[in-house]
Amino acid sequence: MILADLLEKLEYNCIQGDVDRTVTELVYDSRKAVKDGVFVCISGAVRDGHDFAREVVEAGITSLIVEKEVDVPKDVTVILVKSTRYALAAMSAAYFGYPAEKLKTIGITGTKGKTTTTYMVKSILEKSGFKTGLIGTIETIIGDKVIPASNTTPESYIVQKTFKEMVEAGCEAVVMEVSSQGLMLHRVGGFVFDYGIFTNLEPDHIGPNEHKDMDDYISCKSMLFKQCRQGILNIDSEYYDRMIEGHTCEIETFGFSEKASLRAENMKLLKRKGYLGVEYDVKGIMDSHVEIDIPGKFSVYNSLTAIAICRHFNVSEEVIQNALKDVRVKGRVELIPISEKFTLMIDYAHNAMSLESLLTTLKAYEPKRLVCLFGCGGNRSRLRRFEMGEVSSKLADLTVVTSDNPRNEEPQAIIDDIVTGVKKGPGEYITIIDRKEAIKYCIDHAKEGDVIVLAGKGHEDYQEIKGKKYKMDERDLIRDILAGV
Ligand SMILES: CC(=O)N[C@H]1[C@@H](OP(=O)(O)OP(=O)(O)OC[C@H]2O[C@@H](n3ccc(=O)[nH]c3=O)[C@H](O)[C@@H]2O)O[C@H](CO)[C@@H](O)[C@@H]1O[C@H](C)C(=O)N[C@@H](C)C(=O)N[C@H](CCC(=O)O)C(=O)O
Ligand SMILES: Nc1ncnc2c1ncn2[C@@H]1O[C@H](COP(=O)(O)OP(=O)(O)OP(=O)(O)O)[C@@H](O)[C@H]1O
Ligand SMILES: N[C@H](CCC[C@H](N)C(=O)O)C(=O)O
Ligand SMILES: [Mg+2]
Repeated sequence: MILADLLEKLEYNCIQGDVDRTVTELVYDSRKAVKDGVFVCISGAVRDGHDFAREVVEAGITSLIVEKEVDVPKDVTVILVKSTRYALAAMSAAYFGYPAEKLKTIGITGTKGKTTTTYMVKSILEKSGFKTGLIGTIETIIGDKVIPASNTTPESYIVQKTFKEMVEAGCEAVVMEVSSQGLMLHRVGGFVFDYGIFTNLEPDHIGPNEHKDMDDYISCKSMLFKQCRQGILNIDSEYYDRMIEGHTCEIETFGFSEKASLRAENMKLLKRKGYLGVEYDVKGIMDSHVEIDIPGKFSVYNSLTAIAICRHFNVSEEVIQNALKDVRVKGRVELIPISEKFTLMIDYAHNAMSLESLLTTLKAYEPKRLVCLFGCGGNRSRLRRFEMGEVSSKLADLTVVTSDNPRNEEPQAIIDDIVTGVKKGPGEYITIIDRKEAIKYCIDHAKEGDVIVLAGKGHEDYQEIKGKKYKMDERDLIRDILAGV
């Protein structure tokens, strides 16, 4: 392929060599340099791709995409662009033949609810005959192929490659989570989403490797509404106005507000043997009734979001109802039915916002005691620890503070941080550093009518300690505890 064709949608300045040369591959990692490939130099959080310019040229690279000048032999083509990350996105789209144009693309952003909503959308669309690919926190799904995820929103090259594979596998639509980092780092650059969705927003992901402040976080999320045709947004969010600032798409809204185009009304909590659920009426641009086996008000938001999206695919009311009734998402208020005496669930709440909505939701079901077990990840926001501790002891009767992924921090130091928050609230607490021991404590001491939630690890099947991931799935831990292992 000709370099000029890869650059066709980009503004650039060819500062050396020419663009009419043939390139074999598009590369952004020096370890994958190939003969006559084009290498995109990206300044990352840890390394700067420009530092590898000479090395990749020695390995056979003949074209470089840069943000700043590099010292390489004159026969190498050097293209200067404003953002090499954006260039990688635009060039990847071209490299894979603009696959987004052959799919209905749905991008979901927001602090919480993205993963859950993507599975609801996939379930509804597939039940009505649209083969739908999925990209998100847990995995990428392309037909029968399932690839575990390392980022919620992968690098642009991977996004475009995945889209192409989805087209080849016969997918007509793709539903994907769009993280704020994904937007900030142009991982979804180079194409326009058919549908851009906003679930909600709370302070999160602010720290050294993430966003510099709340303003940066908000403006990154709002980028989606300058990059989609139809925006579908939660009008109940206090950040709604900020989100649509400068938007270039059509706007539709959902929520409990009377102003919403699609509204939820008459919400009722359902408490039946074995599960907690919720039902509500859908009003506005659609009239329907929904019942789901996932608890709480946020499940109303997530399912309403899914309906707002799928409505555009002319899906029947019956399909929506059936699909939502069946949908289960791994590690998102996932019920583990081990006793009729008490309710045990695994959830992914790992910040104050999700923990607060989760515990508030569960409290509304009036359990005998609400027991909340959690830890916090090392090398992540320190404020989160204090806040989660405070929220848990405000809402749970008993907080069991334990370990999550300590990464490069000392587990006890993380627990100490959490305890400073826990002490602010009225609830009782206990600290047990080993997660399995902590879960065993909850099960052994469970009382009739308790709701016990194991928060933070959700779908994860590992524990990360000092750069290494050790196998640890809470479902296995529970099985071993019950078997006395
Ligand atoms: C801080 C951050 O966002 N890091 C992400 C980023 O890495 P980076 O580009 O900064 O990598 P780097 O190591 O500095 O390298 C820079 C460049 O030099 C190149 N390089 C590097 C080394 C070398 O020997 N040769 C070489 O050419 C690299 O290929 C790269 O092009 O780009 C990588 C590829 O896309 C990501 O995997 C990586 O995510 C890390 C794992 C991460 O933890 N990211 C978090 C903050 C994140 O993105 N989270 C969001 C939201 C999660 C949620 O849902 O809550 C997500 O979407 O996942
Ligand atoms: N709409 C919502 N509002 C608030 N909290 C929610 C909502 N939906 C789910 N949650 C809570 O947040 C947790 C994470 O939900 P989910 O994985 O769907 O969100 P996400 O946006 O993908 O999050 P992440 O960025 O962590 O991947 C759930 O386990 C639940 O406790
Ligand atoms: N995508 C999130 C997941 C965190 C989940 C929790 N188990 C933790 O390790 O803190 C992150 O990497 O910050
Ligand atoms: Mg997610």
